[in-house]
Amino acid sequence: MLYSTVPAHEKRAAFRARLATGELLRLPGAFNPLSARLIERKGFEGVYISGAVLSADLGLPDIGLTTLTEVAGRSAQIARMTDLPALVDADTGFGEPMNVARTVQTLEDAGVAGLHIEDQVNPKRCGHLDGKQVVDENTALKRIRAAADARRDANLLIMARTDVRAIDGLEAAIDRAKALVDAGADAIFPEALADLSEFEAVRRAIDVPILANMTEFGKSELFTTDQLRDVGVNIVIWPVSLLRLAMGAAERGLDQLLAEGTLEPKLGEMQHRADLYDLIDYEGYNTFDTSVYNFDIAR
Ligand SMILES: C[C@](O)(C(=O)O)[C@H](CC(=O)O)C(=O)O
Ligand SMILES: [Mg+2]
Repeated sequence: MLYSTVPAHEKRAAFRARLATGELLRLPGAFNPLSARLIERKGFEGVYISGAVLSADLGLPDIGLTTLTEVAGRSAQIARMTDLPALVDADTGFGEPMNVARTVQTLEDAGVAGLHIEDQVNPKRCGHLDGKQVVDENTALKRIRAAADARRDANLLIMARTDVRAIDGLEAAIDRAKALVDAGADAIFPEALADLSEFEAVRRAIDVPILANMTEFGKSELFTTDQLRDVGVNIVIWPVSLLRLAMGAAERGLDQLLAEGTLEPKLGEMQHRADLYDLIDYEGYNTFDTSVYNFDIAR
């Protein structure tokens, strides 16, 4: 009940230790704190906190409109609700290198286990859209150096995302990734790779963990976890997937309501009240007050 009792520094150490094994860690995007609990309950290794989801949730496009305060606030809400490590999307770091440093410390205070900073210009866009632009290498490296220097917990994972692949091709992206590692990146997020052979090539070129972004309706094919494991990927995210699923179901539900005036036929698709209460450990609150949970829920 209430919040996770695992301190953030322990989640970070555990995340590092698991990454060091070389296994593939699966991080679905938690679109709210409740979904983070479901991800944990199902047995995934971590949760991802997506910038695209945060902005969409606010009804905004993912073009760098959200502020550090908003991202940190949502990160804290999600991270404290799960024992799992959380990896958060810090977009371009919210400004100049000194802003990046403050971003890192603020997100560290929010309790995340890691964050990624990308090399796009501002205004940024989804990495799977056409027409992206990236900053020059020196600017990208300065962001990562500032990030690595700013953390107070050495286990906070600083991941560098490069969007160069879609602009200058795979070789340029690999060169950028190598330079980002030399600048202090603990892991690399090569955005919008075209196929598995490209993941293999990045894997061969660098020694740090690499992330695969299995976002739907984008530039990458949706590879299975087995395929990604086979080419040596260490972290896979499905950043927006749970939101897409939930919004798809919500839309169909509203259509049903309009058409028939009742949601009765949709009950089987809904999370049951009993399952919701189980997920939030409603009964556990009887520790404080035995009159809190003294009812039965019919299935
Ligand atoms: C991973 C990502 O940065 C995100 O914000 O979740 C997005 C996902 C998306 O828009 O599909 C991305 O740029 O790939
Ligand atoms: Mg993003």
